[in-house]
Amino acid sequence: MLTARELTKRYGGTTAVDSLTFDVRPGLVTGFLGPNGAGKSTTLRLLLGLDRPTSGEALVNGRRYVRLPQPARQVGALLDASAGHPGRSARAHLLALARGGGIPRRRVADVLDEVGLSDVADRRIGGFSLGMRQRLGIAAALLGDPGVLVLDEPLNGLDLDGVRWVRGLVRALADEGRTVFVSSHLMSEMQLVADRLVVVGGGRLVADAPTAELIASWSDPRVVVRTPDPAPLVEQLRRSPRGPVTVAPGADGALLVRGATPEEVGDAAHAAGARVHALYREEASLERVYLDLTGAEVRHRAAPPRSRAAAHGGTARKEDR
Ligand SMILES: Nc1ncnc2c1ncn2[C@@H]1O[C@H](COP(=O)(O)OP(=O)(O)OP(=O)(O)O)[C@@H](O)[C@H]1O
Repeated sequence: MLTARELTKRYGGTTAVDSLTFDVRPGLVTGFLGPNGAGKSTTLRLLLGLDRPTSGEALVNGRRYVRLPQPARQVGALLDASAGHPGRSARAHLLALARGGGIPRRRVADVLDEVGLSDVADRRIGGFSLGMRQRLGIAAALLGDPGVLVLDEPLNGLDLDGVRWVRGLVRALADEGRTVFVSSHLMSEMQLVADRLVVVGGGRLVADAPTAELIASWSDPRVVVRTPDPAPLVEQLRRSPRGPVTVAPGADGALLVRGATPEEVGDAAHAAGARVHALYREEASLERVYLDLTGAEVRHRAAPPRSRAAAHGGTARKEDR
């Protein structure tokens, strides 16, 4: 179990984590989502005792990390896949960690096997690909056979096989009754693997709910329609007797219609004499919910492509338009 209670961390004038309260429960995969700079890494560092909160509490199994007896056996973490001396072999790296954490040596062979690195265990880490380093980092997290796992972006650098492997691994760990807290930027992956989601933006809690519930409650179904005759269709839709229908411009000239079914949009197009080149209901996705939830909270928003080009004194490139 992981617990944040009114957790706050300030660095000078920056509030990285702002009064966060949430629980991460055993037996579930909990995803930790937020845009760049939202405070995810800081929160994980506070939970793992790598930094001290300005105020509030960060607890593992009800205690501050520094107060945990045999912490390596209670919580395992993947924070930085580049950790580990490049001149050391994977096996030597894990043996050193086992020695430092009071963990039996035999666990090293077990975890090397579990992450699929047994064949390269005696090679230097310096020659490892990013994906192999991620696997080694996960092996290190599993070394103490802990009941709590904190994995910061475990999918980074993994190929499709690796992604599927992590998916299966986190599921299995949660099914064994462990607490699994996984941060990722890959919404589609989180949608597949996380039972619950904790979403942060600007250091604050934005949502804490079961994944399916979050997607259902925040999804505002819309119909996408492509037509070379938008004006008569929009006019017809606005006259809908069923209630308010709103139409907004979407990507590539499509129209996004809220408040009408695809059938109703099709009928309106027919009545208006507008040609239809595409018509479908947009599926609810975590990515859309996430953008809606955190849209106002993005700290490092990139300028839209056109204004970025203008800011650099250039004209927008064709692909920017
Ligand atoms: N040691 C530090 N000193 C000063 N500011 C910091 C420090 N660590 C983090 N911050 C600031 O706190 C805020 C939150 O950063 P944090 O790294 O926790 O976000 P994040 O959600 O993990 O982002 P990312 O997804 O980019 O890793 C940012 O504005 C960051 O610049």
